Amino acid sequence: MKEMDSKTQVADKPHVVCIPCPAQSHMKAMLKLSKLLHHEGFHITFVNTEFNHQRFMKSRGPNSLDGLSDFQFETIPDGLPPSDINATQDISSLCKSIMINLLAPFSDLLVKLNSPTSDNPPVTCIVSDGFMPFTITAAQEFKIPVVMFFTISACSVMGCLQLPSLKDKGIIPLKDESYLTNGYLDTIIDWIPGMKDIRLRDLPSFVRTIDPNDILFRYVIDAAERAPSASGIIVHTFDELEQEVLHALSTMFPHVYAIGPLEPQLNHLSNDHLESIGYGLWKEETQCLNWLNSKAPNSVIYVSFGSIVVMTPSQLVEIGWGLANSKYPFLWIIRPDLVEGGSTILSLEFQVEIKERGLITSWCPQEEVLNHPSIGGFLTHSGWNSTIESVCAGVPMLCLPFFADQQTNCKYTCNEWAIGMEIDFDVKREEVEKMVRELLEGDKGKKMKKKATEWKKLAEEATSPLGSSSINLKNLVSEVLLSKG
Ligand SMILES: O=c1ccn([C@@H]2O[C@H](COP(=O)(O)OP(=O)(O)O[C@H]3O[C@H](CO)[C@@H](O)[C@H](O)[C@H]3O)[C@@H](O)[C@H]2O)c(=O)[nH]1
Repeated sequence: MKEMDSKTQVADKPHVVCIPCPAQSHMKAMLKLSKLLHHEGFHITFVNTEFNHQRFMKSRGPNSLDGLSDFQFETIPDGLPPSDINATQDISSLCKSIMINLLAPFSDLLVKLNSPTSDNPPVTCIVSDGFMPFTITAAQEFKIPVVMFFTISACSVMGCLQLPSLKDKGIIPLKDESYLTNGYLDTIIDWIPGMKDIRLRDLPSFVRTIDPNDILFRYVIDAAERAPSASGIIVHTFDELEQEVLHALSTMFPHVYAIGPLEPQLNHLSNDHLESIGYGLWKEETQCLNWLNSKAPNSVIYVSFGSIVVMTPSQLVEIGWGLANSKYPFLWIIRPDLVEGGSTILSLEFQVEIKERGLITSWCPQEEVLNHPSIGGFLTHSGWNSTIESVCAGVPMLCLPFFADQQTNCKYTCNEWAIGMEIDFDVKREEVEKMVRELLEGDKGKKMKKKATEWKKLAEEATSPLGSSSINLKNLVSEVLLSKG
């Protein structure tokens, strides 16, 4: 009898299939949201590509997912030829394959999950990464709601959504290479809802293409054009941070939910048996936390460029010497695949110079690091997860954006939120040294720290049990994910 009761309970549970874009930061944000939805009473199926799942399991150990009956992992092939599981996949090839190859295995998976012989309840809704729009087709086929989760800022979502209009108006693609340097990128785009003082160069870097058939350009346009067919959109931000642009988005979509930052909301859940599910595709080195313990408060610069950026050897060397010459301690994440041609180009002279003062490691528990009292600033590529994690920790930033949404995040971090300073892409050691000093000891740095502390407080309020993001999450569940209409 007891067994039958529990079977009936399982069958009655709403079941959400969560599918991230197959990249580290997208997976991490989706895993966090999945844990919150699990806490809201959902049975979870989390869909990884086979490639990423292999990496995920390798970083955590083979038994790390044991005993999670109502939070299951499934995999689908990514359609690419086998490759080295220690390296990040080529983004263009991956996007091309997603466009062509993922709908079929994803639909097959939904059929399997809905089969009467499967142990899980029938699938009731999908939470899909905003950049996986084939899921909309699948949801229509299965007549269930699908919500697109954008793991980027609302200003970047808005920027991406404008790509089709910019194309229709003939503003992009650029006529030729000279448009990258002739001042054209400084053109003010003054008609984007909720965004002001925006130049073409501040929009996601996909606008910089000269090739209308560029894969990433087409990929983002496709996602932008299909997003309105979803049942709603979720953005990893909070109302107070991006009020105007969120308001503008809410006039374009019937359901928009700002539910971030996600980590503090998870911290409110006590005795969470899902804690064992980690987030990294690389193994985390934790000794750096001990090293940070030995440093004075607000004295260390944390340096990381996320999981995808690849830089030139010259950029690496200039950043390195800029940090070294600042004489401040620094913790620098150099992934094995961060630099074109490998990272062993940092000279012995450099290693000697930074001894005791600089620690280089390959992957760390970034959120713990950012919240460590010794961290005074973050030199970042302005990836969105890094940015919002820094906001949560009250840490001001030096921004060196590379591509995608990073230019837009940098613009907002520096100009709107007043917690960042931009470093020129053609990075020079003198500039890095000067900026580090300004951040840690200058007047501008002090103002930025004060502002960062204010944003941190607002992020805490948004994620408190009655804060805007917590309420938006509940509304997402009741208005869309559990909606029968
Ligand atoms: O040593 C490290 C370094 C990073 N991280 C984590 O890795 C994530 C990095 O994410 P993000 O800052 O968003 O950078 P990318 O990995 O580069 O993310 C890609 O995807 C993001 C959207 O999800 C975009 O905003 C970025 O521009 C795009 O490059 C963050 O959660 C970090 O906490 C670690 O845990 N340990």
